[in-house]
Amino acid sequence: MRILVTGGAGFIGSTFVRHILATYPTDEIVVLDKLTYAGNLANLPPLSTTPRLSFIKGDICDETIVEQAMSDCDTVVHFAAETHVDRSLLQARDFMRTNVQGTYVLLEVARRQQVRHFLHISTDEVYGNACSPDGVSRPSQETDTLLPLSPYAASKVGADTLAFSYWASYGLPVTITRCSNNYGPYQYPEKQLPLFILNALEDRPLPVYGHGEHSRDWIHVQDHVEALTLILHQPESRVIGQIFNIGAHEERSTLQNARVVLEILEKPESLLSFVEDRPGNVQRHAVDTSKIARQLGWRARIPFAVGLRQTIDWYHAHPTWINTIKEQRNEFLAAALQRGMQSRSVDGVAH
Ligand SMILES: Cc1cn([C@H]2C[C@H](O)[C@@H](COP(=O)(O)OP(=O)(O)O[C@H]3O[C@H](C)C(=O)[C@H](O)[C@H]3O)O2)c(=O)[nH]c1=O
Repeated sequence: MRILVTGGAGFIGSTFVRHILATYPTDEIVVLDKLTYAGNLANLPPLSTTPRLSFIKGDICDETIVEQAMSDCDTVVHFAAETHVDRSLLQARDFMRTNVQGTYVLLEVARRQQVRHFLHISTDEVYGNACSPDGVSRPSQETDTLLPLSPYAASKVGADTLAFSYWASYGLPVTITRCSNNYGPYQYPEKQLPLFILNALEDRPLPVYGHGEHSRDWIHVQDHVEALTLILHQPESRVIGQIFNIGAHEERSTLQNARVVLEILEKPESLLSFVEDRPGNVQRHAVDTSKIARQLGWRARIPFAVGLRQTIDWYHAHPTWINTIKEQRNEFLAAALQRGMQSRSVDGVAH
């Protein structure tokens, strides 16, 4: 395969790239990434010594660059997106542009260039709160109504349904995956777990939104990319035009996570800091993964307790990566504050 990976310098995209390069010795990868604040070339193996990896810096909304990047690829794996819910509440425009318009450009070019497989990476945020049509709380199924509760989630519904429509209307060979909350090495410290880990390491408060009882299903990023790889290596008839939930059945509340991070790092509970909740914060995200288990035989294998310790060890062992990210974060924060954004919403930290 020659795979175009959009957003391949981000957290999940780069884990996917490293996994493919390590596991499939003949596959080649072209990464297309805009290198926004969350994209980082340090997440990828060195380009000079990795001949099967090439990199193009560019925007997925730019049709000319997308055409060039996709020109000799048979497969597209589309990760590129604005992903942070807090930011979407202040800057929804960026989310509509990259997530909706960018996905549209990719689908159009993929249709013209007749790619063999377009794997669209979506999210369980599209479902809103996990519940059945009669309102009873239960893990979301692929056929559930999509009820996004944030501009981020709405933009992903736009992208996800556009991708589906390109399969239905034009026969573009699309598969859509909706994964739960990822954690693991190389995650930008704006999302809950890496932010808690870095703040705890530096004896800074861990901001817990609202009552801290909101829960998510936590999946290690390695499990996620292994599920994606499995999908890519299936016969077409099993995966084209299909939507698959991906999750680990590791539901934990924010408060549980904050406490366990403090416990592992032997930090005091006094670092817990209850702050105002995020508007529209989803109470419970959880996905029913029986379809991918039944049809493809996949299930997550990394227990949360093991994955979290490994992730904390990784952040401990990578101060250089953390310092680079911090410099980028400070530059971004200064620019955002100049534009009038509130600081908590751009770096996740209550000031
Ligand atoms: C950053 C942060 C978050 N929170 C709370 C807010 C939520 O109730 C929960 C998780 O928040 P986070 O922003 O880490 O993730 P989600 O809003 O669940 O969304 C994430 O998982 C889905 C699948 C995606 O698709 C998103 O791209 C990804 O960002 O922790 C806090 O209490 N404190 C904090 O500092």
